[in-house]
Amino acid sequence: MDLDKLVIQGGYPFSGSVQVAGAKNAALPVLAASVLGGRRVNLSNVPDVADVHSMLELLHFHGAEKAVLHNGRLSFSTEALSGSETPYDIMRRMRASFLVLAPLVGRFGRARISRPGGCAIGTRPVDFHLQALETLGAKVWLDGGIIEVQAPKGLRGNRITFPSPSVGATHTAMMAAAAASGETEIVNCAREPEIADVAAFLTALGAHIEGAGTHRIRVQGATSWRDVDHTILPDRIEAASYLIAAAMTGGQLEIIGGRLEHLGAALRILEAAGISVFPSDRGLMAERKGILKSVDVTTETFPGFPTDLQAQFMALMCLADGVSTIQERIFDARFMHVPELQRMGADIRQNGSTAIVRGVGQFHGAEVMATDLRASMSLVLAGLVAKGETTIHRVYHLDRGFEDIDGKLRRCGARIERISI
Ligand SMILES: CC(=O)N[C@H]1[C@@H](OP(=O)(O)OP(=O)(O)OC[C@H]2O[C@@H](n3ccc(=O)[nH]c3=O)[C@H](O)[C@@H]2O)O[C@H](CO)[C@@H](O)[C@@H]1O
Ligand SMILES: C=C(OP(=O)(O)O)C(=O)O
Repeated sequence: MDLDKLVIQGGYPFSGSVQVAGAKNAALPVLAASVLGGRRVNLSNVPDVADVHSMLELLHFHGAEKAVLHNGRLSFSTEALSGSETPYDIMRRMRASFLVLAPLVGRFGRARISRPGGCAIGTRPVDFHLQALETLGAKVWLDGGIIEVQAPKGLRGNRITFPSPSVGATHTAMMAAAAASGETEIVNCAREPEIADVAAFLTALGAHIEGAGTHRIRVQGATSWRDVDHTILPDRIEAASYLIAAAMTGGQLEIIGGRLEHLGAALRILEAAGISVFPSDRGLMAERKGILKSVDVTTETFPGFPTDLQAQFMALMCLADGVSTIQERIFDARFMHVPELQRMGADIRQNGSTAIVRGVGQFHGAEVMATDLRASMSLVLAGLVAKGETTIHRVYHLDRGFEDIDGKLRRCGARIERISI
C-alpha cells in the first residue's frame, strides 16, 4: 500500500461528473470530539480516506467501539473509552491525531500524547493548542517528544485570544471549552467552514456555541451529553481540485456536492484564471473559457485563498499565458511540488516563500515523487494533461486525503492505473 504508484497516460478527453466526499478536515476533528460525550455518534458523509481510518484506529486504541465505515456512514459509542497515552505509531502518521488531546483532557482530566507528525510542509508548532488548554486551567508538561496535560479539577471557561488564526487550535479551544464549566470566549479564531461544522457537532453533543465562522466564538460548556447524528460537510479542497482538473483538461465537469460559498477567494481567482464555475442542481459545473490566464495568488486563512489549494493552482498556472507569482504565507516549507513539477517541464523559480511560475503551455510525462497530500494532487493534475506517461511514486500521501482518487478520475475518462507493489 505504502509503495503503490499511479501511472497516468496524459492527454485523454476528461469530462463527466465527480462526487465530492465529506471533508477530511471536518471529519477528523468531529471524530476526535466524539471522545467528549461518551455517547453514541452516528455520522454520514465521512470520507473513506486513510486519515479517517487512522483516527478510527486511534479511538479504538483508547477503547471506543470498533467502527466500520460503510457508504460514508459510521456509528460507534465512545462510552468505554478510557484516557491513556496515545502511541507514537499513530501520532506520527497525521497531524490531526493531536486533536484528541483536548477531548481526552476534557473528559478524563489528563492525557499524555506525543508530538504529531503529518505532512512535511513546515515547522507546525502546537503552542497555540497548549496555550488554549492552559487558559482554561490545565497544566502542561513537555518532556521531549511527549506532552502531558492535566486538569484534575476540570477545565474552567475563560477568554482565549490567539496571536493569529489557527484551524487546529480553534478546534482544540472549542472542544476544551465544550467540556469546561461556564462560558469561554475564543478571539481571533480561524473561520474555515470546517470550524462551523465542528461547532454544529459539539452543539448537537451538548455544548452551546455561537459565532463559529467569525473571528469570535462563544462556547457555553455542556452540562450533559447527548447521542448525536451529524453529516460532515463536503470537501471544498477536493471540489476545488476537480475544478482545476476541468480547467487544465478543458473538459466540462459537474462537481456533485461542491458549494460556491465554501470556495471563498478561490472562486474569484479561478474565474480570473479562465475557469467558469456556476451552480448546478447537484453542486457545481466547471469548464474552461478561452485560454488560461496567469493570476497572482497569496495563501491566506479563510475566506482567503487556501494553502491546501496552492500546489494544484501552481500546476494550473504552469499552463497559463504569462507569469504568475504565488506566495505561500501559511506554512514555511510548502513548495515540495516545485522540483517535481519541474521534472515535468514546468518553469518555476522559487525564492523563499514566493514562486514565480512562467506558463509553459505543456507538461511532459516523467517519474515523480508524491511528497505531501496536496503536492501529490498537483502532480496528478499535471499528469492528466502531460504528453506521454507520468508515474507518481508514494501514492499513500494522496490516499491520506483524496477518496478513491484514481476511480473518480477514471470515470471521467482519465487513463490512470494504480500499481500495487
Ligand atoms: C487537519 C486539518 O484541518 N489540517 C488543516 C489545518 O492544519 P493546522 O490546523 O495544522 O493549521 P493551522 O491553521 O493551525 O496553521 C496555521 C498557521 O499557524 C501556525 N500555528 C498553528 C498552531 C500552533 O499551535 N502554533 C502555530 O504557530 C502554523 O505553523 C501555521 O503557520 O489548517 C491548515 C491551514 O488551513 C491546512 O493546511 C490543513 O490542511
Ligand atoms: C496539510 C494537510 O493535512 P494535515 O494538517 O493533516 O497535515 C492537508 O489536508 O492538506
